[in-house]
Amino acid sequence: MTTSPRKIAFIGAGNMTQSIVGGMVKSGYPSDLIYVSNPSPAKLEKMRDTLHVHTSQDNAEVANAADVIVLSVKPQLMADVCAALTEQVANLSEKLIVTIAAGIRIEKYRQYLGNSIRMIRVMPNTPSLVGKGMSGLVADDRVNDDDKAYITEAFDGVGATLWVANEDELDILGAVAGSGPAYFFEFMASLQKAATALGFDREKARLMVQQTALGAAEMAIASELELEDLRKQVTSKGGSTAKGVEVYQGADIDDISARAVKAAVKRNQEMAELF
Ligand SMILES: NC(=O)C1=CN([C@@H]2O[C@H](COP(=O)(O)OP(=O)(O)OC[C@H]3O[C@@H](n4cnc5c(N)ncnc54)[C@H](O)[C@@H]3O)[C@@H](O)[C@H]2O)C=CC1
Ligand SMILES: O=C(O)[C@@H]1CCC=N1
Repeated sequence: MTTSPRKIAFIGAGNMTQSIVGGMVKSGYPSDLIYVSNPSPAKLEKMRDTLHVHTSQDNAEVANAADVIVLSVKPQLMADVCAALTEQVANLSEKLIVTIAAGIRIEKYRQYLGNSIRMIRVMPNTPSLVGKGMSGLVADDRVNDDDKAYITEAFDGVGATLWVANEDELDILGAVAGSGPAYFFEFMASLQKAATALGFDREKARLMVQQTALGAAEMAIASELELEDLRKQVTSKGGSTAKGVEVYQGADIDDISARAVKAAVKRNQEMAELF
């Protein structure tokens, strides 16, 4: 790391924490500076054994040990988790508080954790596990440049980062990139089903689909062409791709994506109200 390493505690050892911490350790973040808590022991044991991070079933223990606290529980549990931390953690206002929860606004965390906290909201996604994450970030005005550089570097270690202008934008980024892996998996599974329906076994169908998805994503990254032009390169006039693409366009794939993203944004806004 070029920024000074810090002790970082993850509260909640679920899917997203496992992806981030797995990716951080792979990218060289010192595992003895990482702390993880969770109520039940099974996930902690797995993380301790495979990643050699510190673990505890006591949130306050890891939060007290660290300089940075990453709140990684479900939004509906956030108020209770924060209330307990407020009682049990000394000097919360001296620690950098990071949250990866969808929806909940910084203003709400001030009610939960006290008005003197400094906070960064990160919206990551699960491909962080394999170093291909996409994380959106937004900070309150108390966060200093060192904090921003440190968190940017930590999340750059597990993929790409994008600072956004405000929390409304973070809701949108979450609906595209945070939720996005689910959309891609849904689409990939549907292609796999299409191939199996025509006689391929699931394993071979999966190989075709995942390798094609990887190739398309890598081409998109490597190329300066618009995505639409990359699509055209595959679509020979009078050929087979044109027939397949016609089916997607006939079902108005743009409208489907627009509706999916709007529905996810709306839920982020609802969660901001609810939790
Ligand atoms: N899964 C994803 O792709 C993404 C999730 N997020 C956010 O990350 C957060 C966590 O989501 P997931 O990891 O998917 O959920 P999860 O359900 O897999 O993990 C949550 C973990 O918190 C633990 N937990 C429950 N009560 C707790 C408590 N009182 N103290 C400490 N830990 C407690 C649970 O045992 C579980 O291991 C959510 O707020 C979600 O909005 C953000 C971006 C992507
Ligand atoms: O589904 C959710 O609410 C979280 C946020 C983005 C991905 N998972």
